[in-house]
Amino acid sequence: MRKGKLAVIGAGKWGQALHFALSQKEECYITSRSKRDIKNFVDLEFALSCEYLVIAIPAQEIRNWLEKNFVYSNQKILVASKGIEASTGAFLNEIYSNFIPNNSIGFISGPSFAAEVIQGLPCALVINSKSKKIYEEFSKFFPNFIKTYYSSDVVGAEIAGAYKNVLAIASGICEGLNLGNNAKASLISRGLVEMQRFGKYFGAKKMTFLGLSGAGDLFLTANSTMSRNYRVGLGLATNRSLEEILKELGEVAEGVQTANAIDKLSKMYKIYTPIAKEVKLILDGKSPKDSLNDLIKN
Ligand SMILES: NC(=O)C1=CN([C@@H]2O[C@H](COP(=O)(O)OP(=O)(O)OC[C@H]3O[C@@H](n4cnc5c(N)ncnc54)[C@H](OP(=O)(O)O)[C@@H]3O)[C@@H](O)[C@H]2O)C=CC1
Ligand SMILES: O=C(CO)COP(=O)(O)O
Repeated sequence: MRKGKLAVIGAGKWGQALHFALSQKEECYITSRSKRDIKNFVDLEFALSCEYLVIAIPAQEIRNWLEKNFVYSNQKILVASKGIEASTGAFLNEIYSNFIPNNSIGFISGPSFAAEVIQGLPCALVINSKSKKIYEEFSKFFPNFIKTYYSSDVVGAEIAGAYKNVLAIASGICEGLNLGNNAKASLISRGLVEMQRFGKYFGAKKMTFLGLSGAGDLFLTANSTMSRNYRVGLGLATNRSLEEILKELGEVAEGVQTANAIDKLSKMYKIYTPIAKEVKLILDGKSPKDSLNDLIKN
């Protein structure tokens, strides 16, 4: 029996911001592993009984979470995570397809710092789904301060959202090394070309990378200390250990694991991804200055 209509699963920064936004027009519930003092906080069983679910847990945790917790009862799902599974290189839509039919799931993408959404500041986002009905149903829940667009390019949006996190790390490194505005613009624009090349291999549409899900989210994240991934890059440039940076961050920086996933997939399918490769090497201990030299030389 359904206990409610709409619920967010995962009460991290993004889950809470989406819960705030979706509560403007509809009674929206939220759940997380640890109980939080948030209006309409419910237990997992209650949340899972809702017809519409927004899932905002880190990409690396999703498979395990679905295996342990998820029971499909015709819910419609909107995935809010941005990452690629590092252990397998699987895209999130592939993982979810083991649990939920394609025409019942959508993926939200675009430039959206949780800290701004939770203040009700305006933004434009994309709901990507093989089913336009999913877009129509979920977009009705979004408040007036969020404009929603539809796209059927699920894999393109997913790759763009995941890849930009790796490029945000690179951009943070660029800033931390004081390489200047020219270098950062070069890095971001070559990064956009690189993620589009990677996406093309998996059937993504070029236009997705030029719109909100690609350029929009990349320009946002690779230019601001509000981005956790960018801050990881800043820390790496000053030779701090990854462990220390992530401990201080205390929140997920998806680019760290996604760099491993992209490296795995690029090697497997021989895709030329020089920036992501250097980010992975820096995360593994290479000096950022050596990476810069190698990027310029090759
Ligand atoms: N923050 C932002 O601005 C945006 C984030 N995103 C994406 O949304 C996703 C979540 O990010 P965000 O909310 O910011 O991250 P946070 O680090 O703030 O929160 C992560 C959330 O995931 C939950 N969680 C962690 N591990 C597990 C697990 N094993 N099983 C179940 N739940 C788990 C945590 O639960 P618990 O409370 O129980 O510990 C917490 O609620 C990421 O993929 C991110 O890239 C997308 C757009 C914007
Ligand atoms: O995806 C985001 C904004 O669109 C958030 O980026 P960070 O995870 O780097 O903070």
